[in-house]
Amino acid sequence: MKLNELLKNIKPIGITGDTDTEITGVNIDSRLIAAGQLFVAMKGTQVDGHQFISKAIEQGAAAVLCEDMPESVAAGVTFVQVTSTEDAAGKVATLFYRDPSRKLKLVGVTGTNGKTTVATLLYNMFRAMGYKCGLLSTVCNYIEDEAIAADHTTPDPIELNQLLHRMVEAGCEYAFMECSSHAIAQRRISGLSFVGGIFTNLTRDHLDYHKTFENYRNAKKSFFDGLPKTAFAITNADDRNGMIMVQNTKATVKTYSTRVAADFKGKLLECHFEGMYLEIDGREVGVQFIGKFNVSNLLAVYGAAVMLGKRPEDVLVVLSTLHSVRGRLEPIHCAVGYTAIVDYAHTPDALANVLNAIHEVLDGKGKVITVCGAGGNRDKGKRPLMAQEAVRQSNKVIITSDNPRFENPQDIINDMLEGLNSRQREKVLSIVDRREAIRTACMLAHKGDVVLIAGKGHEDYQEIQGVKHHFDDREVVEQLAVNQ
Ligand SMILES: CC(=O)N[C@H]1[C@@H](OP(=O)(O)OP(=O)(O)OC[C@H]2O[C@@H](n3ccc(=O)[nH]c3=O)[C@H](O)[C@@H]2O)O[C@H](CO)[C@@H](O)[C@@H]1O[C@H](C)C(=O)N[C@@H](C)C(=O)N[C@H](CCC(=O)O)C(=O)O
Ligand SMILES: Nc1ncnc2c1ncn2[C@@H]1O[C@H](COP(=O)(O)OP(=O)(O)OP(=O)(O)O)[C@@H](O)[C@H]1O
Ligand SMILES: N[C@H](CCC[C@H](N)C(=O)O)C(=O)O
Ligand SMILES: [Mg+2]
Repeated sequence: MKLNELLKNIKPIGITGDTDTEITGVNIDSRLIAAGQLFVAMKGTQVDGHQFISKAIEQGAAAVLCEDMPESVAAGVTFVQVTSTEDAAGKVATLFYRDPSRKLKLVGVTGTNGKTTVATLLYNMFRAMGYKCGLLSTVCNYIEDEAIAADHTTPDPIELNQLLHRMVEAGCEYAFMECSSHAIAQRRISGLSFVGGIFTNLTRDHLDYHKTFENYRNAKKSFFDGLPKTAFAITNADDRNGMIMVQNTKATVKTYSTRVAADFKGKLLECHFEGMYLEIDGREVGVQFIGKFNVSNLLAVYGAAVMLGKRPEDVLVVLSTLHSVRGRLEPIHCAVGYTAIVDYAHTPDALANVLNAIHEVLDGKGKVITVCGAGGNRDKGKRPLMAQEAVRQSNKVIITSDNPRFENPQDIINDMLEGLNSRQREKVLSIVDRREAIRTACMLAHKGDVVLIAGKGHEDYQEIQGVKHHFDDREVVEQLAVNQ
């Protein structure tokens, strides 16, 4: 594709060189540049991509998109200057991959918790209805049946458009994706065309990156601000930020709620370990999920399917066949008679909700032993709050390591313990080694008890000092269950 075609949706403030040049690819990482490609220099959180311009040219870049023009420009290479390469990257990638999002019905899901659950259930639902679909999520990306490993919740703009393009090639009609706050703030989704957006909820997370809760909220809100008039925006009327999210959107706003009048209304009628019985818009339906928060997730899925033109009664039939997403409230029944639950709760709110869900079902008939930690190089402020939530609703808590990344695991544990007074600490053991922590929790459990293993859900690794070591909570429990 010619460079001038790629520049159609951006406004360059300076150009040197020939824009008739043929471009063979677009990349934001100099290390991946191949001959004839366009290198987009981005100012990142670690380094300034502008310092790799000469490296990209050495590797064969035919053109460079940048914010600061270098003092001397290389001969034969075209330089295009814009005010924000972060914004331009998505728009250029969109054009390079022939605007794939416009050829799909793309729905984005944002919020602190529940994105993976809602996006995955929509993908499963539409596939069950016979449509070809794609999914971009934290756990894994899918183009129909083909699984493509995900290392981000929302991929970078190049990979993102490439994946959407592959979905178009595979004949997909629908695509469902998670839009993380990082991705929205970094404009990874710039240039995409959505037919709908869904808001789940907003509680504390990622303040290491966004600094204030307002910035975090505004990042999420800007996704809805950017939706077109033709799209729908489905929001959670039970969340205190639900209506704020959609106050400036041009899209058609619809609400869902378990408590107040809303466009999509749900009520929990009955719950047990196998599932719940719900009333949704006046119809009764049995679902294979537990937890009040999942009533909200299912309402978001139901509302989106209805807004995508499906008949409510058909949607409910499929909804009743769906089951839990990997690592989200996933139960493992152990021979001794206790139930281990692997869950991805890694925020104070998620922990509170998951423990609530467990108590709703246990109904006072067993003890709850919780194993949890907190990720390194992430929001430190959530650590003491997570410990408090775990202690509040558990009989015993084992605080351990999550992904320490580049931090000392014991320091993270100490940050969590800081949130507890001496009485609360009586309930707590701290064991740095996660395998040992899980083993201890299982040893303490008796028939009828629940062992909650929180924080890592589907993850099959533990990241220590930049190295991902194989570690899978589910696998550890299953091995113990056999040997106990
Ligand atoms: C803090 C953060 O979000 N960082 C993301 C950001 O990287 P960055 O701004 O730090 O980039 P940088 O390392 O400073 O480099 C700047 C530029 O120089 C380029 N570069 C760098 C080195 C080199 O040799 N050559 C070169 O060209 C880089 O490709 C980049 O374009 O942009 C990169 C490309 O999109 C992301 O891979 C990277 O994700 C990092 C690895 C990360 O851990 N992100 C997490 C926090 C994240 O994004 N999480 C959310 C989920 C959160 C949630 O659950 O809500 C996600 O969507 O996954
Ligand atoms: N609607 C909800 N409200 C509160 N907590 C929820 C909700 N849905 C899921 N959770 C909890 O949050 C955890 C993460 O859920 P999920 O993976 O669906 O969220 P996510 O938004 O995709 O997270 P991430 O930001 O890491 O991608 C679950 O394991 C569960 O503990
Ligand atoms: N998307 C989240 C996932 C956190 C999962 C938890 N296991 C951790 O490592 O903190 C993040 O990157 O903050
Ligand atoms: Mg997710």
